[in-house]
Amino acid sequence: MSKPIHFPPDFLWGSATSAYQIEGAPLADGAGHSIWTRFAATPGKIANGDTGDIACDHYHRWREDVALMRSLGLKAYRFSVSWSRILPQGTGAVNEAGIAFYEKLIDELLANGIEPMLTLYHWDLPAALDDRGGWLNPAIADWFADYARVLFERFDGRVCFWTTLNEPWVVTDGGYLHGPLAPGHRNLYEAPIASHNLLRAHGAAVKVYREIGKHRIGLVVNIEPKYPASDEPQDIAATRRADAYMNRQYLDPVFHGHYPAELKEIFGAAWPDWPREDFDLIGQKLDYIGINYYTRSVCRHEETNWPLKVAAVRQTQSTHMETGWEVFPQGLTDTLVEFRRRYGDLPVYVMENGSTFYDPPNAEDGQMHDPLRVDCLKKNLHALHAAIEQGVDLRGYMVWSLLDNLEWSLGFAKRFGIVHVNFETQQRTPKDSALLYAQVVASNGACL
Ligand SMILES: OC[C@@H]1[C@@H](O)[C@H](O)[C@@H](O)c2[nH]c(CCc3ccccc3)c[n+]21
Repeated sequence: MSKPIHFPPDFLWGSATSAYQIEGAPLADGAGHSIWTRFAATPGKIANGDTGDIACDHYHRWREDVALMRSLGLKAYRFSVSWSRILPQGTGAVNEAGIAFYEKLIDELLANGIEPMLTLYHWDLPAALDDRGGWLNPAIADWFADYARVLFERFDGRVCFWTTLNEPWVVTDGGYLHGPLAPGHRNLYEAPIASHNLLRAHGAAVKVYREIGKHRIGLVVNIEPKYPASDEPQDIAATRRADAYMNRQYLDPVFHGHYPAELKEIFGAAWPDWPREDFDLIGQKLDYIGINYYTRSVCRHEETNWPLKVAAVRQTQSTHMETGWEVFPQGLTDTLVEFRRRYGDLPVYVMENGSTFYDPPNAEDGQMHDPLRVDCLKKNLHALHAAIEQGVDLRGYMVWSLLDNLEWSLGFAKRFGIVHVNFETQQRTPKDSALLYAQVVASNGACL
């Protein structure tokens, strides 16, 4: 019998979502278009022609969804604000109806004893700013800081946990280098510029927060630890390139004031000489780091793969993600321990962790059984605890996701929710994984 595990007494157990994936009604009440309302309206961009026009109808069901979180005993809820609900043109006049929606949500969360954790940007750039170059226009650092200031002024104090960006790597790799995500560019020269401007915008928003904010602000990055497929020098070098490109491209400039050297090797002539003062802006001190962990990658050299010259070696036990994300809980422990070794003892929150498996239809007993997700969740939570035992200052965990939702270009078919959503009726049904998670929260992990 393994000894019961305990998490720190005030460990923050919660769940995470994002605006475009759950809200629906993206253009309601004066909201402007985003790059995702445009992408979804472009044939072939999202599987099955799915869109965020309705999604989980959270824009109208937010009170019911907060009650659902309360029923699960959640201590926190990580959500994102749609920039174009607040500033329909991305800059300029504030849309008070947009403010009102998030104000109702925040107040309802607080009334139910749930900590609101607000992400300023989770991929849904206002279309009006994309028309002005979007993340390719250096002015976006000011546009983003001005947007952030509006929300800081309205909500700081009720919101005590702020995140500037969700996953700058995905925004860049998906939206500007390989193109499966909005705005769908595929350009070696644009990707470094977009990525750098994301980090500049992050720094500009943190700088504003230091002027007027009184609580905590951080950045959320996706980390996918890289392991060499062999001890061949070519595979070792490929693994270093992959780690530099996906993981250190964001953490090194924020915490060490420079990019990893491998990026110049990867991008060559497409890698600019960055102005030194940009790193003073990017390197604003943070109160915490948010890490999203799903899987690892086993890397080998592959000359033909553009532009990294790396291939991932497919592993055995995988989730049902389209590229078969391996279930590898040890990678979560390794990621957290390695962050502390490389960047120091900053408080850490796991801001996303979850899995998608085909959920069998409702069993005769009316319960939604998801044994694979239950198994995955248990293993990841044990891995989380192992990191705490190795000295990581881990403060909280947000399971991805509260609800089945729009998995971006993969549509609704990839279900990550611990709560099932019937997208015809909008009925929410907690899965076995939600019942397990409720027990974990109630026992602070002792039930594991
Ligand atoms: O794919 C599941 C979730 C998304 O639904 C979230 O919006 C997003 O924050 C998120 N990030 C990751 C890991 C990073 C990643 C995303 C897409 C493709 C490859 C890696 C997984 N997820």
